[in-house]
Amino acid sequence: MKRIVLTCLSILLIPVAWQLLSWQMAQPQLIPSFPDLIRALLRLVYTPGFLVSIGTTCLRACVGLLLSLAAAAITAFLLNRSEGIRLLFMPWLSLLRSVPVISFILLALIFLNPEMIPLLIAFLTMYPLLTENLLKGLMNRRDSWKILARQFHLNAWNRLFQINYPQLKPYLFSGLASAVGFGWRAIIMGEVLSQCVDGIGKRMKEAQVFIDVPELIAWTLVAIVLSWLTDKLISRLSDWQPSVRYRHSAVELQTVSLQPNDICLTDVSYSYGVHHMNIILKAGKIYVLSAPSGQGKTTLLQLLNGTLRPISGEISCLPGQTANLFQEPTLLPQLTAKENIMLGGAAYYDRAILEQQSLRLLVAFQLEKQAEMYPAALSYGQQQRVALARALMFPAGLLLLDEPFNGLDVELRQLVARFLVEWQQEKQATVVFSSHHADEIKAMNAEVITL
Ligand SMILES: Nc1ncnc2c1ncn2[C@@H]1O[C@H](COP(=O)(O)OP(=O)(O)OP(=O)(O)O)[C@@H](O)[C@H]1O
Repeated sequence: MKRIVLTCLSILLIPVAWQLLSWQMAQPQLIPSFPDLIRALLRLVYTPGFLVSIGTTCLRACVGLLLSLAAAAITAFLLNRSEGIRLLFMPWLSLLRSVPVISFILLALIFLNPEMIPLLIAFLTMYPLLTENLLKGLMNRRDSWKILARQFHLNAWNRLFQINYPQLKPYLFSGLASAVGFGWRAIIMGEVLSQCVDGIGKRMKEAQVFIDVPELIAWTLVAIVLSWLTDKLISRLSDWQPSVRYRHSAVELQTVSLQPNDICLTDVSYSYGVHHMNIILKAGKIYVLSAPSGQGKTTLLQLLNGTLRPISGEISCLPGQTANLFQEPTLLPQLTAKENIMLGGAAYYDRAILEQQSLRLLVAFQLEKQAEMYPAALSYGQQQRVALARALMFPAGLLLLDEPFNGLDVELRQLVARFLVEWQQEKQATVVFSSHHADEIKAMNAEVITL
């Protein structure tokens, strides 16, 4: 409330200050009174061609924005792929951003058709800003989200709109807001100087030539309102988040190899964590990796789920797909707890099955009240249980759980352990989990693998 009052007060002060200035200067031709300004604005609105002039400038802005956004997206993608190209191109981008807009306009006036100038200026102003922001967004994407998308076999739509878009969004919209702000002013400047056929800038120039100050200010007001509306539109667009796409009908799971086999690790080594390891994991049994911190439990689980490949030795009969609980919950912040769980099976089941299964897991893990809450509002232990439920949604014969009882109290640990045993017996899956606690190992009746 206080914010609205102060904003209104600040806006109201502008006409008051203008009116005081007008009285003080006493030159109505140069500094018209506020009522004269309003009259000029109304006259302008009813002038034939008013909307055409606005439409022309807006069209130039839209085309300029779309072209620079497309070019920026392609450039950022290429720069993100290759460090060599990035090092070569970055100085050019910095140069482009540092050149004053007026230099572009003056040069373009020599070489180009006046109609092209505002568009070119819009492009040159917006392109570097958008490219830099998109590149930052692409480079700051989290590897853990990429692994999550791969492990849960997310389709192209979900990868784009649940994994990549939410990470790029802050950079994209911050780039768009500044690019549109600068671009809008640059287009009008380009229209003023290039004397193109129509546009807000062209009308401003005419008003200036005839020393029609009220009309010049009225056009300026129009430009300000349009810029404000664009800001609002961008802020509305930034709230948009597409929902998860599930399958229309569930996949025939018989076609997916879910039957676990005995998995055999022979002299397996990785560059860190795992050295000359020999283990046999019998199908349909529960194993716990027990070792002090830093002894390679996570590394071994990553070798089993295919995130890492051994540098020597062999892992035979690894199943095509594994269900995974990562050491950190890695929930997607734009999805509720229930949607995060459903995402685990989105590649294989339709919405009805996912709803039903997720409900069972929410109840089993005492998360019913948190179903519609977003991860930011969940405690670590609740996030961990949501992540575990998400892993269980994925159809696989091998379940790999990295510290599934992290952040849970004794009672919850017992509850989760009991449910995992029940689940394992129902699915006849092989389970490998890492743990530091004897009570969980006992509750799961797991065979201990000491690293
Ligand atoms: N990306 C990496 N690069 C180099 N060394 C690594 C990397 N990740 C882990 N290590 C090293 O590998 C060893 C095993 O790490 P790992 O995370 O597998 O242990 P852990 O048993 O799961 O530990 P914790 O119980 O603390 O999770 C550690 O000494 C660690 O420093």
